[in-house]
Amino acid sequence: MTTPTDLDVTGARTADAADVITGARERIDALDDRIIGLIQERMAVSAVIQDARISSGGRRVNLSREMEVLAHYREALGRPGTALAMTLLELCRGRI
Ligand SMILES: C=C(O[C@@H]1C=C(C(=O)O)C=C[C@H]1O)C(=O)O
Repeated sequence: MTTPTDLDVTGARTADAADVITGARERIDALDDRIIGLIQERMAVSAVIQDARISSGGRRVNLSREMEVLAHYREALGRPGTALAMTLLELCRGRI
């Protein structure tokens, strides 16, 4: 049931809107948990690649591959996709 508190926390002006927002926010929280899990999985896989390359005498970072990753996100998501990919790369290989 919707209470005045639900209206406050959602910013809605009606009980119906507050119900929609509360339900949709639960879905967003669940999606964010999955996204965070996928990012952690990506970090682990990226670390395997970096460790293998470094153990073989190579460098941690491979810029030509990073350009491919940036283009992939930009093509899928537009300009903000590039910023997102840069953040993901930083999470996966640290700052350069
Ligand atoms: C994972 C790699 O190593 C580094 C990390 C990358 C990534 O997390 O996507 C991409 C390029 C490299 O700088 C790779 O070369 O594929």
